[in-house]
Formats: sequence, C-alpha cells, structure tokens
Amino acid sequence: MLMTVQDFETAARTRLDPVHADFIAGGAGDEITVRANEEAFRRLRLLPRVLRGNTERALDITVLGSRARTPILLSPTAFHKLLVEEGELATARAATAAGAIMIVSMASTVAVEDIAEATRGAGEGGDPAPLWFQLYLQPDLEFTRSLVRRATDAGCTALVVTVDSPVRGAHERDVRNGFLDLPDGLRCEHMVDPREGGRVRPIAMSAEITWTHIDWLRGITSLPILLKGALHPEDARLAVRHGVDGLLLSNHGGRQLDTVPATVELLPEIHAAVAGRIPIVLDGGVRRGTDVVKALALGASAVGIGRPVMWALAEGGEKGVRRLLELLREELDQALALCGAAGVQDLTPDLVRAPVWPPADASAALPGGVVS
Ligand SMILES: Cc1cc2nc3c(=O)[nH]c(=O)nc-3n(C[C@H](O)[C@H](O)[C@H](O)COP(=O)(O)O)c2cc1C
Ligand SMILES: CC(C)CC(=O)C(=O)O
Repeated sequence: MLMTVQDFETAARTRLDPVHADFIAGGAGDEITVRANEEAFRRLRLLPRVLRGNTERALDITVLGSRARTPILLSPTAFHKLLVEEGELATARAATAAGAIMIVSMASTVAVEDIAEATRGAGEGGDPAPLWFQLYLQPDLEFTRSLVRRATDAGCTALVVTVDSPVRGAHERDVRNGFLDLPDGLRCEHMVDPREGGRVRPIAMSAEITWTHIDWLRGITSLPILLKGALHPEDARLAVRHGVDGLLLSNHGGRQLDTVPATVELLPEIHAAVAGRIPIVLDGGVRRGTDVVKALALGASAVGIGRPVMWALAEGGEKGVRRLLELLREELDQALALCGAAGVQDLTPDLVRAPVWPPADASAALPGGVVS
C-alpha cells in the first residue's frame, strides 16, 4: 500500500530504469548534503500545544500573490518524460487537482504553454494550479528575455531563478552510468531556439552570472522574482537589496555543492537575515507532514518537494502524483491537529526543539539539581 513518500520511492525503484533511479536519487560528490537534508528534519522535535479547540485546519496560503490550497509546492525538476509519456502534463494536472503551486523547470520536456493548457482542463471546479517558471539565466540575454516572455505569456505568476549553478554539480552516479544527456526523442522544450532554425541549445550553467543580471531581470519583468539556491545570509540580504521578492531556500537537493548544510538548519539564520521583508520557501528533504510543520514553524511560508514528485510520477503518473499530494496533505493536517494549530498561520518557532539534553539553562530544574 502506498501510504508514505518512502513507499513511493520503493515502488518507483521497482519500475524505473536503474540509471534513471540514480539520476533522481543522486546528488553531488559523496551525497553528504542529500542525506543531511532528511536527517536534519528527523533530528528536530515538535513540541505541541494542547486544549486549543481547533476542529478544522486551514492549509491554504498566498505567496507572492499566488493562492494555493496547500503550502506544499512542486519544486522544479527536469525531464518528466523520462518517467511517463505525458511528462510534465501529468504532473501539472495532479498539481491542479491538489491546488498546489507547480514550478515548471526550464529543463522540462513539455513546453510551458502546453503545461499551462493542461492545468486549465484539470481543475475539477477549482482554479488551475498557479505555475511559476524556473530559470537558469543564460548569458545570451536575448534568449533569456524570450523565455521570460514565454513564461509570462503562458500565465506563470512568478519567476524562480536558480543561482547555485555557476557550473553543474558533480553527479558521480550519472557519470558512472554514462547518463549525460536525454535519450533520443526527448528534448528540453524551452531550449529550442527559433532564431537558430529550431536548434536545441544546451542549458548554460554559467559562472558569468552576477547580481547585475538579477538587476537586468528586475528591469524587464514585473513578475515576482524568487532566488533559488542562495544559502549565505549575506546573499539573502543582497537579494532583498536587489529587489528580489522571495527566496527559495534550497541546496538543490544536495545536487550542487556537496557538504553545504541542510536547508532547514539554515532557515533560522536566513529568516533573521531577511527579517520578514520577503517570504522564504524551503526545499530539500521534505518527506513528511511533520517536516512541513517544522519548516513553517521556523519561518518558511511554504515548502517544495522534488524527488517525491519524480517517484510518484514514475510509480503512477498523474494518479501517483495526486495520491502523493493527498497523502502529504493528510499528514500535514494531522500534524497540525496534533500541534493544536488551527492552520499554518499558527505555527511558531516555539513548537520546534533541537534535541540537546540537558538544555544548558535547565540543569537547575532537574531533580536535585543534578546534571548527569
Ligand atoms: C531529478 C531532479 C531534477 C531537478 N531539476 C532541477 C531543475 O531543473 N532546476 C532546478 O532549479 N532544480 C532542480 N532540481 C532541484 C529541485 O528543484 C529541488 O531543489 C530539490 O529536489 C529538493 O530536494 P528534495 O528532492 O529532497 O525534495 C532537481 C532535482 C532533482 C532530484
Ligand atoms: C538538467 C538539469 C539542469 C537539471 C537539474 O538541475 C538537476 O538535475 O539537478
């Protein structure tokens, strides 16, 4: 029975080509950060409130003008057609059914216009899923401008600029497996360049990109801009100064610089650095409703999931992703109830404890004042 994210991972592995399973699960170098993301959530403890009388929980959020029925959004992941024929269309329909924000990867195998169309048909009376568009700024600014225009015209309501990739992370599993390119017949639809007779450009991960490019982007779009992958508090402050509207606090699921901290460990520091001026979305290692509660309590406005969506897609296509989003919603709702919360707005940092025992200032409260 598929009851947990872990169940989806296990089920997906039985279906997936092992090379693709490695592409999804893998990370950079020794994958220390891949593991750290999940471990950090597991280490944190929740400290619930009681007798609050909350019989229903509100899970809906509005981030940067985008309304969603859940604070769990779909982080951008590449190449969904590797997993199912419909590719990102299946993902987008499932996101719409859940009322979740989907961030379309620049490296998607379906074009953003078609993804937007798919969300319009899938609402079951609800609104289409808000789509955000993820961008690696290309040094060819005219090409980047055309992508921004395409995303805007397709109805995307925010741009997510990934800034942790001056070069590609060292994915050693992929190198060993010889998985260095998409198989024949699949392509990154956004990299097709009409100016070059429909040539498919490689995605440039460029070390030339600087804050000047962020200023340039700020100047050509009125869509909200989120930076994805800024981890240093000073960069978070710089983002605010450069007119960025939000942060997607992410270490790329441990796929770029290995040994960077888990994102949830960085959250309090980044939250303090931006001081409420811009919202923070966090991704990396979110696998349980309790993880969502912890991240929101520590100051995130929403969380993103990457690999779980890929596993669910591989396991059961659109239905798989729907089920995944449902089960995470159920887990989140239950965790909120058990925390005594009436909704995500009730989550505050006092509900989260890092397990240090005995606490430095509590030894006097131990029986007989004994510290053992
Ligand atoms: C297979 C795969 C493909 C990804 N593709 C992209 C991408 O195209 N653009 C991007 O900014 N991040 C990409 N990411 C990173 C995710 O957006 C996200 O930061 C990460 O997966 C979150 O961690 P999680 O997988 O533990 O949930 C990818 C991650 C995976 C696992
Ligand atoms: C094709 C890549 C750009 C996708 C990516 O960001 C990743 O695999 O982590």
